[in-house]
Amino acid sequence: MTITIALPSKGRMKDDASAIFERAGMKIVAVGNDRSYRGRIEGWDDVEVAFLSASEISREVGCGAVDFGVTGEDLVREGLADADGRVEFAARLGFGHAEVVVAVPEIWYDVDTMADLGDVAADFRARHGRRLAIATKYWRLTQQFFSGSHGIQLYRIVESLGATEGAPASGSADIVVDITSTGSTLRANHLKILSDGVILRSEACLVRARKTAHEGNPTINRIIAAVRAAI
Ligand SMILES: Nc1ncnc2c1ncn2[C@@H]1O[C@H](COP(=O)(O)OP(=O)(O)OP(=O)(O)O)[C@@H](O)[C@H]1O
Ligand SMILES: O=P(O)(O)OC[C@H]1O[C@H](OP(=O)(O)OP(=O)(O)O)[C@H](O)[C@@H]1O
Repeated sequence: MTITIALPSKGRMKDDASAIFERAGMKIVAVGNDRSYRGRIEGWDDVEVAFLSASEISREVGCGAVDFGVTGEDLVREGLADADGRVEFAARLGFGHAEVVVAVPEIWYDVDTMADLGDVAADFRARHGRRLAIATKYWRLTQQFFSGSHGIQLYRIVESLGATEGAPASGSADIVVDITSTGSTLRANHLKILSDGVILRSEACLVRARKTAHEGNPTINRIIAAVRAAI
């Protein structure tokens, strides 16, 4: 059985992902020309590499189209309904650290916690004639956190695929749920993170599709052991 590992073809995780495989003794070589989206690993004839974008990787591991992927935990948990049932987080790789957070306008002086935000959401329709609007690309994580963890039901999600932090200023939403690492984009948009508003602490992970065909396959365990030893 050929094992396929999906690695980022672009973006902020690309170089670190390739580097960790090199340190693990798995040197990636492109198949064909430099722009090819296929690779192989020197000395590992039963392994092939597929270069995909970070969000494609979470989807392809989730449906079992590839055996392993390197991508952000946020994208896996957002992209898959039953992430822990579908995939194994085989290693946390120590790069790509970022947090998915709830942030509100700095001038909401009396809103510091999710409980405060729950009060705001409950009053919102009476005060403004509509529900509290949350701009995000993280639908699933937002619903789990607001409804599941904090019992907040009165809100509306406004899908945002870019410049999410600008939504409160432009009036398209009241608050945001977004990924942040340095915090500078939030600050530049006069938003503050709630004190208990960290939904997920994400980093790049080696993720394995849970497949029965993997049982007893020595290459699977060899890959996980090699990557863990390189962290
Ligand atoms: N500001 C940030 N700082 C650090 N990591 C971030 C930041 N924003 C996103 N990330 C992480 O980077 C990963 C996505 O990487 P990147 O944005 O480079 O992907 P991409 O190439 O744009 O892929 P796609 O098009 O599939 O989203 C996510 O898992 C996320 O956690
Ligand atoms: O906390 P910060 O370091 O300011 O990063 C936050 C920004 O990074 C992400 O943007 P995206 O990946 O779309 O683009 P970027 O990395 O070019 O900002 C995210 O959606 C924020 O806009």
